[in-house]
Amino acid sequence: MSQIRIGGACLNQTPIDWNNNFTNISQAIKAAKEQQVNLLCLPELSITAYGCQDLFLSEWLTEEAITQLHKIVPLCTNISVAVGLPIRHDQKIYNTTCLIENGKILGFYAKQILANDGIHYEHRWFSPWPSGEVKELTLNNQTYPIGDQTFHIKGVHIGFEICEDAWNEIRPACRLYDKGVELILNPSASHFAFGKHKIREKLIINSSKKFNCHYLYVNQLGNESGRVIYDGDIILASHGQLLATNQRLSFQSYQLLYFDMDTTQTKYKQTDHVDTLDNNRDFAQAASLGLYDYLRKSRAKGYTLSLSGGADSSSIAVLVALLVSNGVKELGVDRFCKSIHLTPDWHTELTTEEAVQFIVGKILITAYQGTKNSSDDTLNSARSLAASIGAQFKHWEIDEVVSTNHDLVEKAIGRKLTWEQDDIAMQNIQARTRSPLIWMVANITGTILLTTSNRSEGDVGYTTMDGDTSGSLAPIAGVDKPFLLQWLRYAEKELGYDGLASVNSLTPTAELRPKSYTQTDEDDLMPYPILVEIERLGIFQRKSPLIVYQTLAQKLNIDHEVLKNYIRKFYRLWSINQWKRERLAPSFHLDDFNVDPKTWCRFPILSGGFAEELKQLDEA
Ligand SMILES: Nc1ncnc2c1ncn2[C@@H]1O[C@H](COP(=O)(O)OP(=O)(O)OC[C@H]2O[C@@H]([n+]3cccc(C(=O)O)c3)[C@H](O)[C@@H]2O)[C@@H](O)[C@H]1O
Ligand SMILES: Nc1ncnc2c1ncn2[C@@H]1O[C@H](COP(=O)(O)OP(=O)(O)OP(=O)(O)O)[C@@H](O)[C@H]1O
Ligand SMILES: NC(=O)CC[C@H](N)C(=O)O
Repeated sequence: MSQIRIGGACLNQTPIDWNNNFTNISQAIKAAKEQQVNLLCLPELSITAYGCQDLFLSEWLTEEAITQLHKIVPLCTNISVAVGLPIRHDQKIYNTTCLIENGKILGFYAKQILANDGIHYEHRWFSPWPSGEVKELTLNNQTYPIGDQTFHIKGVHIGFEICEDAWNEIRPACRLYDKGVELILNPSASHFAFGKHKIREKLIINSSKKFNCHYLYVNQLGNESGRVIYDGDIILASHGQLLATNQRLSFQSYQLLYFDMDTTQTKYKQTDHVDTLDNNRDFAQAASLGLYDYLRKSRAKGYTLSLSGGADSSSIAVLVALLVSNGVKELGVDRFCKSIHLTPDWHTELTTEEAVQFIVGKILITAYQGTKNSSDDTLNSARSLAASIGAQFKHWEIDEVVSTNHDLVEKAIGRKLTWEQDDIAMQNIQARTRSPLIWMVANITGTILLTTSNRSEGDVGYTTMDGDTSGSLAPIAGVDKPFLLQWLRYAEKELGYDGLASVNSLTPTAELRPKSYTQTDEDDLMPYPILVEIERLGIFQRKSPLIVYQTLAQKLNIDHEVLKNYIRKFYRLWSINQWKRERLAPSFHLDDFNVDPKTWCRFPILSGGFAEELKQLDEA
């Protein structure tokens, strides 16, 4: 009978922030030792961080990773630790985890199945390790086994899978089962996407059943390198039973979970920590954590936001407020302020709620930039939301600047601009006039300008380039407009953001045409729910326009000619606006797909625009 206390620690790492990464690793090891953990598993590529991208190809990076490993080894007295790092061997780079036991390296397991779908591009940097092979790796004149091997720790037979290894039918665990492995460790870097934590949980439970073992899974945590957010889940299952999980999407820099495992035991008390499926809750947590990490890792002083009082910019204001309230809830006021490099300089005693509002006021600057086409409704909505969360609120009118721009161009082209002839240009100049002003505020205050594009706008380019696209981070560009609209109602009712009441009563509108034209987004485009249906089939599921039409004609109660026109419009706008998607600010990956060409969705900038494919709709 072998008893062993096993632990997992998720870590919030940053590419080549050696100090931060080493500190998190050493604190996790220290905490595990204090809890008498015998074997600790850390996430995939914890030493360098997972998202180093082409840095993995630099020789100096893999050398520095080894230097860091040698700093970690002596910390591992009276404990065994599995820590991830890239290893250069025979002119190839492998994604490995190193097993250290009581201050000595036992060997390296190398990932066999590389992640190469969706947002993952591991084949660009790593080679897959051939199954069944073990070779020798020489480091500082010492040789160690590297490859497809198992180990014994305190009498327990253990093996590894690294993240994607586990996501395939034919996988390393099949051979670990044949070898009689009792515990499989899985160091991972598995990105957040709506609902994915339940898929992971099921995968781990099923793996422990199928391979008749204990299975410990440990994910990276937080917004590691800009776009991707990791859940930081630690999941332990045994013989088909879920034994332990932690709180996902934590604001802590590491989290430890441990468990006493007995290899002779196949039945334990099941955990009562049940992680449910709730996209609204997860959006609030993941996006606010994404913004928190972005803020502290970029060392910016805060965020600036052009706040229209409409849905998109308001949802971002609330996410920044959530960054503060979630952070303070988990870390306390002092630790939270320190982590974002802010000195809490208030002099009177504040309640936690007051402190949250105070901090929001320090890090969020909003501005309403009205024109004669703006309404009192949106101004009031913006002002009351800002006041309710404690954000700074500035207000100015831009008509004079817009009209100076008009005068100059009218003189140059020798005629008056009119709405009949110059509609789009006259809309865009308003959006563009707001841009230099709000950028100026961001420059003056040392803050990051947030841009408010959502995914539905990204699909069809419904946005003015260098106008409302201005900014350096797009927190909601990964989610669609209908999701945002219902999330705002959730945030008002369930999260208590009462200041959203008037935002939630407005119909989405760009307010760029004169009021007599009564502009709405959906009149300009199509109903958002239909846009989302076309997007899901055509972009996410990669169906042809004809299949999109046939599927939706069956599913939706809508005139078929109207539907055809929406589909034609979607594909036309999708195709001509790829260049815009190439230029949108970096965005968070939140849904199971996104339209950011740097992560999930690559599409040619110049194309035939589906002309032939759309002709098939004429006969359908
Ligand atoms: N293939 C290509 N490669 C590179 N560039 C290309 C291009 N095709 C056009 N272009 C360029 O793109 C320009 C047109 O793009 P751009 O100037 O952005 O303007 P555009 O896409 O024509 O119009 C902006 C649209 O967004 C809507 N909007 C704007 C602002 C806010 C909101 C809101 O919801 O609040 C909505 C507005 O109602 C309008 O329908 C062309 O003048 C041309 O220079
Ligand atoms: N009057 C305004 N004051 C400040 N910013 C504005 C104003 N009008 C538009 N903007 C900026 O332009 C962005 C794009 O406008 P858009 O209409 O797409 O978004 P929204 O107003 O936030 O939401 P909705 O589309 O639901 O009205 C806004 O999010 C905001 O950043
Ligand atoms: N790092 C990885 O191997 C990630 C790939 C895996 N399919 C996931 O998304 O979780």
